[in-house]
Amino acid sequence: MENNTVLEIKNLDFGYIKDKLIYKDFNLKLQKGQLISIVGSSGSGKSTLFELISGNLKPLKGQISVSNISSIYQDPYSSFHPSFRIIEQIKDVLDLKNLDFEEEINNKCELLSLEKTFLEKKPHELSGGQLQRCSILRALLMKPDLLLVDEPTSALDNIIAMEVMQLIIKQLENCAILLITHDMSLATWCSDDIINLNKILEK
Ligand SMILES: Nc1ncnc2c1ncn2[C@@H]1O[C@H](COP(=O)(O)OP(=O)(O)OP(=O)(O)O)[C@@H](O)[C@H]1O
Repeated sequence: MENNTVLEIKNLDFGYIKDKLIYKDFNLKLQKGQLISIVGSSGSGKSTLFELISGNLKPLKGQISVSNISSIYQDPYSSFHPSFRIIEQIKDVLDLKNLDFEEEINNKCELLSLEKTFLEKKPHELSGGQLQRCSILRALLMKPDLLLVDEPTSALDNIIAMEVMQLIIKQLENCAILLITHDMSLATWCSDDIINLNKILEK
């Protein structure tokens, strides 16, 4: 991949059933600093694309090249194990050989306006917005080149949703973002480009 390119999909064919392709000769290139939204009706293949990029599904044809990824999901409660404190689940993804990880957590908490005491709690002790900030914190500590973000605000009320989205967009200085959303006005507001999977399927 070229410098600054974090994702390149070339001539992708994929379908769960061979003669019913969801992706046919699909191409996508994403560079650091870019945000592309994936829109499309239910069942159009949005989550399938993330599974392909994450390597959980294999293309029938074509290539996917990708740098370091981390993901932020729709429902923050399903992103964390209910029985363990947030901090334990954050340390799981950290390189503990990095002696500055405490300082890094402090800096990122400040950036996300996240009280450090929240990290000592278990998921159900936090509100949806607070826990979504924790899942953003965990994703950022993994220092991704590409953030896969799946409907990050659908479980949140409007004001908190806007704040969470702004925090995610701030990360574009360091990475690229691929965003799944049903919200066309959000996609129009924040994206460099919008890929409408309904239109791809019509071809
Ligand atoms: N494991 C699977 N096996 C077979 N078919 C599947 C599988 N997972 C998804 N599909 C089918 O593939 C198509 C795309 O599904 P996908 O979950 O990617 O859509 P989506 O756009 O993310 O939908 P939603 O907005 O409802 O989350 C759908 O028709 C779905 O039924």
